[in-house]
Amino acid sequence: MKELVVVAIGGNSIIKDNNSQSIDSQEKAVQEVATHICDMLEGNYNIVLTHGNGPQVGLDLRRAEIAHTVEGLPLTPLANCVADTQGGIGYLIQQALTNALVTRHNRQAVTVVTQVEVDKNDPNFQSPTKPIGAFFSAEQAEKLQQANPDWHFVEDSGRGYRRVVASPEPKSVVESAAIRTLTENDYVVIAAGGGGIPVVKNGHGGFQSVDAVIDKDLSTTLLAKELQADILIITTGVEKVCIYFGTPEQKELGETTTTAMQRYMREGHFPAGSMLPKIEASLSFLANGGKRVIITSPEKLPQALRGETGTHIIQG
Ligand SMILES: NC(=O)OP(=O)(O)O
Repeated sequence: MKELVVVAIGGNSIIKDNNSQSIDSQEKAVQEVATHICDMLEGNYNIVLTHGNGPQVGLDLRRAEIAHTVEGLPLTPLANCVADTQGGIGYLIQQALTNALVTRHNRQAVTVVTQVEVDKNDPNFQSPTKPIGAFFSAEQAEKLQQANPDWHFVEDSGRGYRRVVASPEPKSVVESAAIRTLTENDYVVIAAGGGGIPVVKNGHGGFQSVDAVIDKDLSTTLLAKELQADILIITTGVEKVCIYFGTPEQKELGETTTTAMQRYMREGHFPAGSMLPKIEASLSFLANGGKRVIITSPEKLPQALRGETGTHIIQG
C-alpha cells in the first residue's frame, strides 16, 4: 500500500517578489515544483499538493478593485478571488505535473476546487493578520492607506509593507472524501489551494462564502488529518528548522521528536507568524495519528522525502 504524503507549497515559491508576478514567470516556477513532485513519485507514494496564494490573491483583488474604480466593472469578492487563484494556480501546476507525469509515471494530476469551513464568529474576522499581494515601501503604504481607510497594512519580514486581510481558523474541508478517492485511484491531487475558499454554514444544510484568506499551512494540516495521511511536508524558505537562529549557537535540526520540539517552543526558538505556526501545525498532525512531518525548502523536497535532508519530526 502506498503511503499518502501531503505537501504544502507557499504562494511565494511561485511569485517570489514584485518582479515575478507575470504568468510566464509563475509558469517557470511551477515547472520547477512539478519536477520535484515527479522525483518524489519515484518512491511508493500517493501525493496531495496544496499551495498558498498570498501574492496571487492580492494581485487578483487589486486588479478587480482597479477595474471597478476605473471602468465601473463589478467588484470581485475576496472569497471569489481565492476561488480564482485555486483555478489559475491549480491549472498551472496541473498542466506542468501531468506533462511531466505522463512521460515518467503514467499518472495524471487533477485540481479540486476546495471549500474550507470556518466559524462565522471566529474572532480573527475582527483583526486582519494575513498578508496578501505585493510589497510596498512605507511611503506607498501610507498613500494607499489614506486613499483606502478600511485597508490594513503590516511590515512583512523586513521586505516591505503588505495589505492584510482576515484569516479565520479552518474547521473542516468540504471535499476531503472526494480528494481521498482520487488519491486512492492514483491521481496526484492539487487541493485546498490558497488555504481553501472560506465558507460558513448557510442555515439550509449548505454553505456560502465569506471574505477572508485562510492560512494554507493550517488548512493543509487539517486536510492531512482528515485524509489520515502518513507524512506531512511543509515547505518554507530554509532547508532545515534552526534553534538559536541568527546567533553564533545557531543549530540546524535533522531528525527530532515532538517532545524536543515542544521544549524548543517553550524556550522561544520559533518566531510567531513564521516558524511557530508551522511547528504547531506539525505537532497537531502528529498528535492526530500522522507518522512524520518534514519541514524543508521546495527545491529539497525529493531529497528530504528520501531522508537525506530537512527537519524530520516524529512522535516521541
Ligand atoms: N493562503 C496562504 O497562506 O498563502 P501563502 O502561503 O502564499 O501566504
